[in-house]
Amino acid sequence: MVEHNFHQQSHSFVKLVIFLCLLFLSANISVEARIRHYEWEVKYEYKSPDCFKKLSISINGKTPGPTIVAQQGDTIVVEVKNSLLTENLAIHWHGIRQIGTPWADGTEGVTQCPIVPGDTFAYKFVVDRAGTYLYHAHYGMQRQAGLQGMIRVSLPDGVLEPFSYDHDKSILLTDWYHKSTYEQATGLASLPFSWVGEPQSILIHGRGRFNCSIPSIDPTLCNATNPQCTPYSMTVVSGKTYMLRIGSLTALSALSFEIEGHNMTVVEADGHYVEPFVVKNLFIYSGETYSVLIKADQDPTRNYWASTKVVSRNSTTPNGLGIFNYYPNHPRRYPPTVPPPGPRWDDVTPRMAQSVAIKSHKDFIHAPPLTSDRVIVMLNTQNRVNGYVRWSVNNVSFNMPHTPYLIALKHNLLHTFEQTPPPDNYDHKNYDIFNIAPNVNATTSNSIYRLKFNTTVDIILQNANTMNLNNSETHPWHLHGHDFWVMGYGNGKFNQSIDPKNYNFVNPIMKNTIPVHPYGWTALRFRADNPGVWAFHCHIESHFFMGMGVVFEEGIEKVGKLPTSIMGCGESKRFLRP
Ligand SMILES: O=C1O[C@H]([C@@H](O)CO)C(O)=C1O
Repeated sequence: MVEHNFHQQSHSFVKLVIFLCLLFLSANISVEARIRHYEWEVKYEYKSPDCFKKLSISINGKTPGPTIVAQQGDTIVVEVKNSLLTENLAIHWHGIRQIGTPWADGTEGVTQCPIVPGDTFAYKFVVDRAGTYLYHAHYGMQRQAGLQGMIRVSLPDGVLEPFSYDHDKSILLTDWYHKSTYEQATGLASLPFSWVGEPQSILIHGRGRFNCSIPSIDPTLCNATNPQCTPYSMTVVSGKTYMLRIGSLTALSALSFEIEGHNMTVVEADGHYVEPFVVKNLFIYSGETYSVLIKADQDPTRNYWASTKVVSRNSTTPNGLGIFNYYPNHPRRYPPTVPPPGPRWDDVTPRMAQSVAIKSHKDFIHAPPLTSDRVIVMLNTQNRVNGYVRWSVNNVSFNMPHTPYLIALKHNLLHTFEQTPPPDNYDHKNYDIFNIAPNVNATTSNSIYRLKFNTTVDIILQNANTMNLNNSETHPWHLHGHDFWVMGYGNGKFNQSIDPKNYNFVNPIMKNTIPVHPYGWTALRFRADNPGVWAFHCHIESHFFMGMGVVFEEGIEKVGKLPTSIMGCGESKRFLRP
């Protein structure tokens, strides 16, 4: 009897425990897997971010657009209404790997048809890792008209970062042209070639300052007192430490960013924790994000300059200036000092040194595979194709197909793009990367690299001289759908039998965007383990427009049923017919 009672009691105790576990689990799920719903209207508006009035693309009236703030594991739903009236649209979620949702990557021509004017398209994806990410238009050269913003993903409740700070802030750095993207794109695709030139301004979180008093400037278009172009100001309290998330979505410019008189400790890069190191100037390339810690430890009776300067190009663009404001000084009070001049534009050494210094935080090392299954060397060159100026990889300049690859591959419409694969190497023995190529002509193709699923792939980005004497540019390459390990950097020509011996197998950082420095090489390794079709391209918007990109396919047979909302262009129209 006693025993029976005991059994009954233990039975109800187990039931209670199960019930409590379920309750706890469901409560946890509802906290962790939240759905964040956004409704965005994208339209053209006149804006004066640097005091000069220009047609800009805004999201809900803003450029940069609203910052998406989420927690790891959340599902983001963004319903994008295209109110551009006469222009297509697509938005890419930069740094989000889109595991299981390759159709939500937002890359026009690769993962979806464009969103036509008047239509609403719903992007739905999971932000599976904490960190700082970006979003921007991925159609033609639309990004630089202002359609860009940031994504901030926090850690799950109770999980702490490996560093501490008092406040979390974010800024987006962009460059700004007064010419429309259409004029620019037309010039790039014309004979004779018309280059976009240097941007008129650098914007710190959408604010810059063009000199309206230049005599050739129409005073009705440029108004130095317009409140839209009051400088960006970040207010701090003396003694506090700030985590500043910095993203760059410049169209062209490589930047150096600094806060006068303050050191910055780099702690995160592209969503991965960095073994902390201190810089005075942070070099940041288009498509990269960094988080830095800044302690407000200087004389609090004044303000300081936040300054950003173009490097790697002999640019005419004035430095972008903002104010690092010590409370309670007025946030717009100019600092009493001359803004810092920034580093020399043509000194590659400190830029290479920063690239090499970025290593994985010691407690978050994710070791790379020790060997790779395939090595693709990608020679980056500026070329001519039928007289037009283009950029190429291994002498092939990329063209977008009319039917997006994801749809074409999933539905076996292989006739919609060229089937001869692009080359895995270049004429390594004979090509002189330090001189203008004797024959600069290239070909165009829309063929792609097909990667064996679950294999390890090495990419060597090899820089070279452009078509101008003694000139090699910095190219930030961005990979969609993955993070890669940064295995190494070098100057000159990559040597396949020597350089891999010096790869970093100990603590390589993982990133999604990486520079290849002038006349140098950069080696990356990634696992082809995310079923889908993914772009890999130079993040300089005009360079991608001029063909500087490739596309990878992996595991297409594992991709689930494609939503019909991505279809409607090219041969994908057939799937919409009843
Ligand atoms: O693609 C480019 O073209 C110009 C220049 O090389 C030709 O005028 C430039 O600086 C680029 O990056």
